[in-house]
This record gives sequence, structure tokens and C-alpha cells, in this order.
Amino acid sequence: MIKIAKNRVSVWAVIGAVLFMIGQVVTNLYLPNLTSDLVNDGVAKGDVSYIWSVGGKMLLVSLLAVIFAFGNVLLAARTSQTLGKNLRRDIYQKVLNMSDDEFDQVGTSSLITRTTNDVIQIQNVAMVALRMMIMAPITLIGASFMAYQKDAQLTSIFIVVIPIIVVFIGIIMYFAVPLFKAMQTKTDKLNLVFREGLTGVRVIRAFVRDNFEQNRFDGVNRDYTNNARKVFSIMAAMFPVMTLVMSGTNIAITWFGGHLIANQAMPIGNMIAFMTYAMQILMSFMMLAMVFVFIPRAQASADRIQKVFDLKTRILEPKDPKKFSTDEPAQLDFDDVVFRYHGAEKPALIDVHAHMKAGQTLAIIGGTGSGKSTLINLIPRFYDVEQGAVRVNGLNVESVSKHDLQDQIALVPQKAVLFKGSLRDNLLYGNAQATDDELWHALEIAQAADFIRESDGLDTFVEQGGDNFSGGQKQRLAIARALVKKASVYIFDDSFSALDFKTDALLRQALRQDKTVNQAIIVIVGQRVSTVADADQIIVLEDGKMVGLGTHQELKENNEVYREIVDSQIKEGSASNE
Ligand SMILES: Nc1ncnc2c1ncn2[C@@H]1O[C@H](COP(=O)(O)OP(=O)(O)OP(=O)(O)O)[C@@H](O)[C@H]1O
Repeated sequence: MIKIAKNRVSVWAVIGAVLFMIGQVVTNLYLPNLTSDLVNDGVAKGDVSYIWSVGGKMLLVSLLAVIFAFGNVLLAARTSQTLGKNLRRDIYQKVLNMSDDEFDQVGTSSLITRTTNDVIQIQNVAMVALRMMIMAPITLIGASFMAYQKDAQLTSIFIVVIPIIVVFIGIIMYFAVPLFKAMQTKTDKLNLVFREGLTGVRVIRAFVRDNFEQNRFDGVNRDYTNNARKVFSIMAAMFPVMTLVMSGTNIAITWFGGHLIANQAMPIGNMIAFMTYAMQILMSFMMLAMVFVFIPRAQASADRIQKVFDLKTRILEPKDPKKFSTDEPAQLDFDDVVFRYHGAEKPALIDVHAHMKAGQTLAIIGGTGSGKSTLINLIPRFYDVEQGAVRVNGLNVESVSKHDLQDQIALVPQKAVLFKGSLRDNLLYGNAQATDDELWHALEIAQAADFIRESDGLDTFVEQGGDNFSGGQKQRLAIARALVKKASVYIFDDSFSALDFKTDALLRQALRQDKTVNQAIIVIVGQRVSTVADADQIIVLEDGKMVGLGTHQELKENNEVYREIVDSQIKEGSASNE
């Protein structure tokens, strides 16, 4: 937990909170002492002026206690909120830099729980640490000393009371701590099922699995609630038992103190002060119990967050990054690339090679799971090759900074992602400096201008996930966004399969006619032969192996696998025409 807080809170705020708390405890300890003076030397002797002077002092000390408490709460709250803010910032930053591989190790739902619920646990415990954790031990020592000062004989009551409390708190901790720790993983499960239900709501309805999903959610919800109920039932026992112990202690003090007063062995003011100190001692134990229960849960949260920070980024920045030369023409090379997913037995790509120049189009075709997306993911360095090299504009992608590399690449992923906001904001994502004319130009090439013009133009509102557009429209907008960016390599990962044949053809034609794109390299992953047929080079993948490289004509003549794909699509076409 200390590791998590380190460098994320102001040391001065922590020191300030501690000092204020010490001030608060000292004033709290001094007040009962003044009360006993007031009773012994003022009330008992009828000395009104003494009562006024001690009363005034008490008022002043109380005022000081309030100021110290206020200062402490203010700084503790600031510190815990700043800690939470910085943790959320750092987790988000880490997540943005994660490779897909690392992302899968934690999972989206768990990452959300860690950024929200786990951070809140740490925030809470930081607050508790800067208040109760400081207050309890100082009060315990101070109040014990002061009580002993007031009457040494009466302190023997604690020989009976304290072991009772310690045993009781021990029992509570034994049962509550594991349950408290389990709360976080149960929250994770709850979020996971809830999130899956939300994202898959259409599939659930289509398969009429509402009841099944409801039961699944009820299961995890019940599990979470039962755990929480148990924890809070155990904790609920703490307050009545502590109240009972406090009342018992008060009765014992009054009983034994009464005898001492009757025997004139102790002034009455001392007994009143002693009672207050006894309560402070017992309250300190209660605070310590709370601290000991809270800390393990927060520690579990801290470990979960630290695990995210400790995930090793396998995609490392080069020590001495090279720079792309601005006047170099675009170039893309796959030099005998071999790639394997982390922990996978066999490589996902074997000996892939291709060399593309400015203005050329490279297409990648193959069955599902043949490695097409994997290959293009190597260009922006989402993963690193095991053997061989990927070069952009003549430089190995591992020798330039990730930022510079990704700046050269415009990618349209297989699943189009749009952000909530205006269409203009979405398009400017590719290039914040682009003018409206440039945005419209990109929309024209992407064959999206017509339906956007019919809507609210660049101000068209995009709902979360682009849900107010059809699959094909979403794809075209994602293509337009990529085109707004001036890049050396434009990658379209199966982006044309959601388009009808005519739009697909028009789009690819418009792409080649654009003077910026014409200077770049286009990489198209496609399922349809018609999409890839015009490409300068086509890579044919089968089970991760490159089984063909050439133009459509060459492959049709010499490549078995490609011919099979062509034939199957001709049959499919004629079957659908029948
Ligand atoms: N993150 C991953 N971790 C481990 N294996 C993966 C991962 N992503 C893909 N694979 C595996 O790598 C192989 C190639 O997957 P890839 O997504 O590149 O295929 P694809 O040709 O693009 O398929 P599709 O046309 O269906 O999108 C598959 O066997 C897949 O199971």
C-alpha cells in the first residue's frame, strides 16, 4: 500500500495532517484534566473565579481541538482524493500503453473495477490512516498515562477490560477479514456478468436467453450480497458489544471510584476525568479494530492495482530511436517474418515476406484464423516479431519510437470504433488541424458524404459506439477518419466486407485517385477476391503460412489455394444468383 501511495501524495499534506492530529489528541487529553481541576478546586471549594478561569481555559482548548480536527480532516481528505485521482490517471495511462496481450491478462471488467472500486478502497483507507491510525495509538498511550496519573489503583480495572476487548476484536478480525478481502473479487465477477449482459443484450434477446442471463446475474449478485451481509453482520456485533464493555467499565469505575471517594482516597474530579480517559482508551481499541479490518481489504485492492502497474510491456521503446526522414518515399517491407502469440505453441505467422513501394497496394487474403489481422498488427507494433523484421519507410519498426511509427500509419480496425460526440470530433481524431474541406474530402472518398449530407453534416451526432449508424456506414466513417490522417501506410483490416460490391469498388477507385493516398502504401485485408484483385501484390495466407505472393492473374494461374478461394466465390456468386 505504501508503494501505491508513494509519489502520489504530497508529503507536506501528510506531515500537516499528522501534526494537526497530534494537536487534536493532545487537546483531547488535556480537557479531562481541566475538568478534574474545575471540579476538585472550583466546584468542590465553591471558588467561582477559579471556575471562570478554568472554564475559559477549557473553552480555548476546545476551540483549539476543533481547529486541529478541521485541519486534519481537510488535509486527510485532500490527500486521499489526490491519491485516488493520481491512481486513476496512472492506471489509465498504463492501460493506454498496454499491448493487446497484457490487456487480456487482466480483462476489461476487472480493469474497470480496479480503476473505480479498488481505488475507492484505497482512498478510504488513506483517510482512515491519516485519522484513526494516528489518533488511536497516541490516544491509547496518552490516555493510559493520564488515567494512571489520576489514580493508579483504578487502572487495575483495565487488567480485566483490555483482554476482553482484545479477544473480542481478534474474533471479529478472524471472521471479517477474509470476507472483506473477498469483496473485491466478487465485485469483479458482478461487473463481468453485468458488462457481458450489457454488450451482448441483442444476442441474449435473439437467442431468448433472458432468463438464463438473469439467473447468471442473480447468482453472482446473491454471492456478493451474502458476503457483504455476513461482513456487516459481524461488524454490527462490534458496536453493541463495545457499548456493553464501556457501560461495564463505567459501572466498575463508579463502584470502585465511589469507595475511594468515600474513603477520601481520591477527589471526585479525578474520577470524572478517569472515566473520560477510560472511554478514550476503549474508543482507541475500537478505532484500531476498524483500522485492522479496513487495511486487509485495501491491501487486497492495492495488490490488484499494483499488478496492473507491474504488467511488463513487452513492446519496449528503443534506447536510441531513429527518426523517419520526411522526404523518403513510402515503403513497407516484411522480411521473412515469424510471429508467435505469447505462450502459444506454434507460430501464428511463418516466413511472411513482401516489399511494397509508394503508390502500391498490398492485399492479404486467406481463410478465417489464417493470420491476416495478426500480420497487419505487426506494422504499428501492436506485437513484436519473433524472427525477421517489419520495416516502414526503410526503418525497422522496433528502431523508431512507437509515437513516430504510429504517426506514419492510419489504421481502420476490423471492428469500427467511433466515439460519442460530433462527427467532426471523430474525424479530427486523425488530424486535429484538418479543415472542414479536408474532412468532406475524406468523407467523399469513403463514400460517406451522401448520407452525412442528408443528416446534420459534420455536426451529426455520433452515439456511444456509433450505434446510430449501420455497420457499413460505421465502417465508411472509420475509413474517412483514417483518410483525414496523412500517413505513409493506410491499413484496412477487412474494412470493405461490410460494404456492398458497388460501394467497395467506388471506394477503392477513389482511394487511388487521391493524391495523398497515392503517395502512400495501402494494405487491404479482404475476404472477397473482388476487393483484392486490383492489388499490386496479394499475400495468400493459410494457417499462418504464406502460401502465395503475386498479382491476381499470377496467383490465379499458379496458386492452388488462391484458385480455390476464387472458385469458391464464383460458386457462391452463382448459387446466390440462382
Ligand atoms: N490475442 C491472441 N492471442 C492468442 N492467439 C491469437 C490472438 N489473436 C489471434 N490469435 C490466433 O492467431 C490466429 C490468427 O488470427 P487472426 O485474427 O490473425 O486471423 P484472421 O485471418 O484475421 O481471421 P479473421 O478473418 O477471422 O479475422 C488464430 O488461430 C487465432 O486463434
